[in-house]
Amino acid sequence: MKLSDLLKDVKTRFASGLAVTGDVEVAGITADSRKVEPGFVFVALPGLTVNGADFIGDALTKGAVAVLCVPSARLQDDGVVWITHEVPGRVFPHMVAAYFQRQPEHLAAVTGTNGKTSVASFTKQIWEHMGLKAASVGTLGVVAPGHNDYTGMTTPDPVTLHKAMSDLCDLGIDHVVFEASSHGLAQYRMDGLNISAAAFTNLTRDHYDYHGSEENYFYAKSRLFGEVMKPGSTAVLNADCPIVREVADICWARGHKVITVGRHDGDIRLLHQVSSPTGQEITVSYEGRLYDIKLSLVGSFQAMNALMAVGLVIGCGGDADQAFNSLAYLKSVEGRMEQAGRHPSGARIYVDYAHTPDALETALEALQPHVRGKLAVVFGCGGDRDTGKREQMGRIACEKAARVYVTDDNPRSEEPAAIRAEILKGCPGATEVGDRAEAIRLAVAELGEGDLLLVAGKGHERGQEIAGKVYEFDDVSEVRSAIAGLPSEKQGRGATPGGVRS
Ligand SMILES: CC(=O)N[C@H]1[C@@H](OP(=O)(O)OP(=O)(O)OC[C@H]2O[C@@H](n3ccc(=O)[nH]c3=O)[C@H](O)[C@@H]2O)O[C@H](CO)[C@@H](O)[C@@H]1O[C@H](C)C(=O)N[C@@H](C)C(=O)N[C@H](CCC(=O)O)C(=O)O
Ligand SMILES: Nc1ncnc2c1ncn2[C@@H]1O[C@H](COP(=O)(O)OP(=O)(O)OP(=O)(O)O)[C@@H](O)[C@H]1O
Ligand SMILES: N[C@H](CCC[C@H](N)C(=O)O)C(=O)O
Ligand SMILES: [Mg+2]
Repeated sequence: MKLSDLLKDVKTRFASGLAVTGDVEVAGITADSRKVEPGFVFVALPGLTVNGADFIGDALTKGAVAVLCVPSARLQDDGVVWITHEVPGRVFPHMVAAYFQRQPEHLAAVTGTNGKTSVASFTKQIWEHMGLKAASVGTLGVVAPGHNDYTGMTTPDPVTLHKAMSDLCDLGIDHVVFEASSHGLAQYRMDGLNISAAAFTNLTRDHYDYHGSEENYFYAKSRLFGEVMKPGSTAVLNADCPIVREVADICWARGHKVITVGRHDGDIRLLHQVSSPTGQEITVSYEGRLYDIKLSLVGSFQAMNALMAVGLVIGCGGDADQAFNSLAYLKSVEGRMEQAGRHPSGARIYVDYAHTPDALETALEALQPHVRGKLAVVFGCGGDRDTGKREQMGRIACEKAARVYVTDDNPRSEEPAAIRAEILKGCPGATEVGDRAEAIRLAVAELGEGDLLLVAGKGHERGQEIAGKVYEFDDVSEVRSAIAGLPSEKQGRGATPGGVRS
């Protein structure tokens, strides 16, 4: 493929500010000098740790034939083609898109602080129930029928994303939904995707360590609607979330069609909601029609996530009746309000991925209607992440739960006891147990009839990262072995047998 083929679209998009010194046959494209092979385009991006421009020499030694970089990083080397732009990170994804060429026809995206994985999974499930070939890309990996590729990122880098799109085309997939993380949007990872519908679930505190302020965090998220999605697409917005109204203005300016979803207002309106032990019944209105739906999903917030997913399906051209009727078949998402087991007393134990203040509050409030006795929670906070949320989460746990166990959740490079101490400032009366397995065992042992335990923060995760090492760890398996390890006099007919999650 010729470099000029990779630049056709780029040249129109970045008409001014882009300079290209020639043309050459190219064999690949990467922003990592360690992955350069002969014939590759190397893209030098500034980073938080190092500057990609410092690796241009290495890339040339390895056989790079073209380099995309800022003008000031260009070297005196006429043997390669230089592509210069003040923000190479914006140009990069469009070149990658042109290199891989193929994308499934219908692409949807979802952003927001919480609910992305859930909305993405529900959208994929609805499409599948409608008989379409669908995939999702996000925290759980690239998930398609017979294909599950865990990338370790919520929004992978452009090369991983577009290689995945090409592979999904080979599998005959024509509908894909992506999770758009704020990091991914700020780093332009999704800019080359032809997205035709995008949802904004909510905006609350997260990742201030990276974005620096609430404004920057919001700006990163709103890029999806203001810059990434092509004009005239469909936006699905949460009418109950005040900040999302600002997104509506951006959508208006871009000529997007807007579908709002809400409890008090909205095109898709949640009129009525009653919880049951294993799910909820909801009544929804849309375009003058009413839908009564039985959802097998625990947690009132999951109804909103399911309706946002319907919005995305409609936004991608799907039939509304079929989409609403598919909701009754939705299955819960791994590690999101997942029932991990039951104590012999009958007390239910849930594993959930709540790792932000709002998510913890939402999850505990959502479980409250299912509690006849006491609500207990086991949780911690990740190391090398926003420190400001720790005390807040402690406060929320104490306010919303009767028994609180503060433990570790991926302390990473930080001192685990120091993280726990910050959480405990918000809930001085909590029980502190550093070892997460031990904390779960204690919380399970202390359950009584009518109680309910939430093990929050790790959801689907299978590891505990401590000081640079990842140890195998799975909340669901730990809950099950805690139940199996209860003294025999407690083992009754209600207990779920121990076992590892598949
Ligand atoms: C904070 C963050 O987002 N960091 C991302 C960023 O890293 P960085 O800025 O530190 O990059 P860097 O190491 O300074 O390197 C700069 C450039 O030099 C290049 N380089 C570097 C070394 C070398 O020898 N040669 C070379 O060419 C690198 O490839 C890169 O292009 O750019 C890297 C390359 O794309 C990413 O891998 C990296 O994600 C790291 C692994 C990460 O942990 N990111 C997390 C925080 C993240 O993105 N999470 C979100 C989800 C968050 C949520 O839950 O909401 C996600 O989408 O997964
Ligand atoms: N609509 C919602 N409103 C508030 N909290 C929610 C909502 N949906 C999910 N949550 C909470 O957030 C947690 C994470 O949900 P989910 O994995 O769907 O979000 P996410 O945005 O993908 O998170 P991440 O950014 O970590 O990938 C859930 O386990 C639940 O506790
Ligand atoms: N994508 C999020 C996940 C956090 C999950 C939690 N278990 C933690 O480690 O803090 C992050 O990397 O910040
Ligand atoms: Mg996610």
